[in-house]
Amino acid sequence: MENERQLEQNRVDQVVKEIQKQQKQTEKEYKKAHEETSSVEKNYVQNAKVNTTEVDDRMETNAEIQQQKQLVAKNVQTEQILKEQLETLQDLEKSPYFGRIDIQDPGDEQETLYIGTASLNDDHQNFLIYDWRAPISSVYYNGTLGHVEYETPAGQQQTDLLKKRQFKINNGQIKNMFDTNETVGDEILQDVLDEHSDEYMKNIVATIQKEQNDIIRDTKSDLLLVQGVAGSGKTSAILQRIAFLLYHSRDTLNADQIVLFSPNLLFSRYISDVLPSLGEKNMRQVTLHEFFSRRLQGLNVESLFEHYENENNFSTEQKKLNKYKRSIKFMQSVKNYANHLPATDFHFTDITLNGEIIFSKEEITRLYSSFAGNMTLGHRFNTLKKKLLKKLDKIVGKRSTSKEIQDMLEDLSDEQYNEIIGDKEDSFASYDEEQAYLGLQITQKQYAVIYDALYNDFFFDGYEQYGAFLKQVLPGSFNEYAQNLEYHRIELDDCAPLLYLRDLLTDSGQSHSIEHLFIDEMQDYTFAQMRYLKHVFAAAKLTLLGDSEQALYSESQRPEDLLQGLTDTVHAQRSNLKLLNKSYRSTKQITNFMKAMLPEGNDIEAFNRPGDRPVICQVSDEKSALSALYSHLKKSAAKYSSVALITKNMTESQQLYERLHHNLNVTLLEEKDRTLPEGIAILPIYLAKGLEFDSVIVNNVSETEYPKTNERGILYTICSRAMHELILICPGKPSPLIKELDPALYTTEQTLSLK
Ligand SMILES: Nc1ncnc2c1ncn2[C@@H]1O[C@H](COP(=O)(O)OP(=O)(O)OP(=O)(O)O)[C@@H](O)[C@H]1O
Repeated sequence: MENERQLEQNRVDQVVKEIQKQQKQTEKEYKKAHEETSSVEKNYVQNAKVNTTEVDDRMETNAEIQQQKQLVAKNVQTEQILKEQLETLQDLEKSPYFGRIDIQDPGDEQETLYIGTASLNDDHQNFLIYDWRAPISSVYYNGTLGHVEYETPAGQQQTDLLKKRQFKINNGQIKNMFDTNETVGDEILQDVLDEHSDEYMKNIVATIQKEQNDIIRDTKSDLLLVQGVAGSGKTSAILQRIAFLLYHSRDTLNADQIVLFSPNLLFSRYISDVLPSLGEKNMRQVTLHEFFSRRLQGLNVESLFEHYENENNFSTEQKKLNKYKRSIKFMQSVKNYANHLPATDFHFTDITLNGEIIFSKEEITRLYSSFAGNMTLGHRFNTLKKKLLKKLDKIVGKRSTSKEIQDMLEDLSDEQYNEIIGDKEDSFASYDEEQAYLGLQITQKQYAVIYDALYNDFFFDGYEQYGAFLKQVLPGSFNEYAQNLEYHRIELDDCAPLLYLRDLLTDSGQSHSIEHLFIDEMQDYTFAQMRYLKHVFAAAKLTLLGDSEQALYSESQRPEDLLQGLTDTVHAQRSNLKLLNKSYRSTKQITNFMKAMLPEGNDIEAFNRPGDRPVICQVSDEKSALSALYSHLKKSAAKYSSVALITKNMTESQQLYERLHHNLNVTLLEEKDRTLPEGIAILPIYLAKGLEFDSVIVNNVSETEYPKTNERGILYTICSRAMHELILICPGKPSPLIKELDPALYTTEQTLSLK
């Protein structure tokens, strides 16, 4: 193997040389493109300054400016492509590839292929490196030695896999290399997982596992549901899947056509480096709260966490009503209501300008009622809108010739005149024509808010309409809704049905250009919300990832039932369920501890990375709990770069921050925060969703904090954020969730030496 290693190092050296050669070449081209852009830009600025008094000159100059503008845009694009190429080459120079496969196609000679994060050809079009997303590369991730099949655009191909070799190459030097028959051998994975957590998530292309690869390369399903245990690589799989899809359909798909719903803003930033590290642009990202807030402007949308806290105070009856609002049945009743709503029951509203009614709701209702009943809802509403706009044009036209406007025209200053006339000064045949034009411009400006109101459907009151719907279908929840509305608030469970109703009646709100919709932490979404998202992104294929055990705010569900429910909810034709049972994030000891908390935890498989057992620090009261917390935080912060004190809710986080921040460098994280601090972070679990930390400290696992076993999901999720160290403080009697664990799974610390 030593000899082999030398041979491989020689090849790495050769490839690096080729990379450096191409780097030099690309740098030259980049510099040239940059100079060209600068010179065209200079030209453009000069042309834009040319004297434009003569009409002919002006037209010519305009055409020239347009041409120059296009030229600048083209050059900027070329420059950008070259810059990206340079960045890719810089990355490849450090680590050109991570895998090698030797294959033999039937009837062909044996071939050796190397696989890396991007492809590289030499001058003779020989592939020195294959992109990890190329069809042949799937053999590396999927196949054990022997006969293998793989998908290509031309259909299924077969080959014989003779050898599979893994490399770890840093700065052009092979650090580790070995042959394996497994998907990707454990040794290199172990190395990667031993590393400390970082501000940003890393790509995993060198160590993708077979079951993850199946998720990444699925191009057939229109609903792909992934149920994976904590730390099994769901988020990683999403991101590599996006990179794969962008490569696979690069002629038809771009990053703007992909939307990812993420659990919180911290998470959005945490994952933001993965796609750029693979040479791709980031997809669009949004949280459900942001998404609803944008569509319900002016209202305070309840967050998932507030919802959970508020619901604790609800009566059983209210809880029952809310449960119904989350169901697909409720969304069906929204649709039914919309489809059968008589024209006279539409909640139109007066459109006024400075107190004067321009269109009264009665007039709008009359107009709407006059259309044929067999028109679709959308067609009917759009016809109404067009008619109102036409009527408005008439009103504006008439008013533009009124005495009031004529008087205004007479009083125009030169400055006002120039502003209104713009570049149209010489385009009128007569003075009267010019005056008519000016009058119309002034009147249109006065009525701009009305045009705006019509374009934005403000003549229809979706909030009142939803209230009327509730009164009819779920009267028990009307008062609560109306009261909230008075205070400009809306409950989370009302958002999806309200928007669905508004969209159906007004034929708006849909985004047909989105091709792929990804939802992470899907266990926190209701069926009603899923239905609405499918309505909005009607053309999108869905990839939903979650772990029902991490459902903080609802009961867990069997994956098969969930798939069936979702398939019906979004009317999927080709749905697919993938399960991930192996957990990579935490040490074996931490994974074994947290899996023991779950009744069905035995299915979880820990990756074999050894570490210390979790520590339960048993103290007698709150005061000693604080001292223990302080002492542990201090020790952990000295050892690890990322330490998190994770609480059940924000109030606890705030209280602990108040008590600790005088003596320790701690940062309290809030909903609006986007960056993780260095050192110790204090945050509630709903903000820690999807994140990971070297060390996690839980402030209170006593029976007062977790009295019931139905809070299993919360404690499990908190513990599963830990990569290397987990410490749980327990003032007084432990929670039943801890008591039922086998003591061999943790170390108990009774007292602490406090310094
Ligand atoms: N194949 C892999 N190679 C290297 N690291 C991996 C692999 N799969 C997962 N990981 C690592 O395991 C950790 C957990 O991955 P990830 O966050 O994607 O899991 P998850 O299933 O989304 O977790 P959770 O649901 O608990 O938030 C990350 O640090 C990730 O880099």
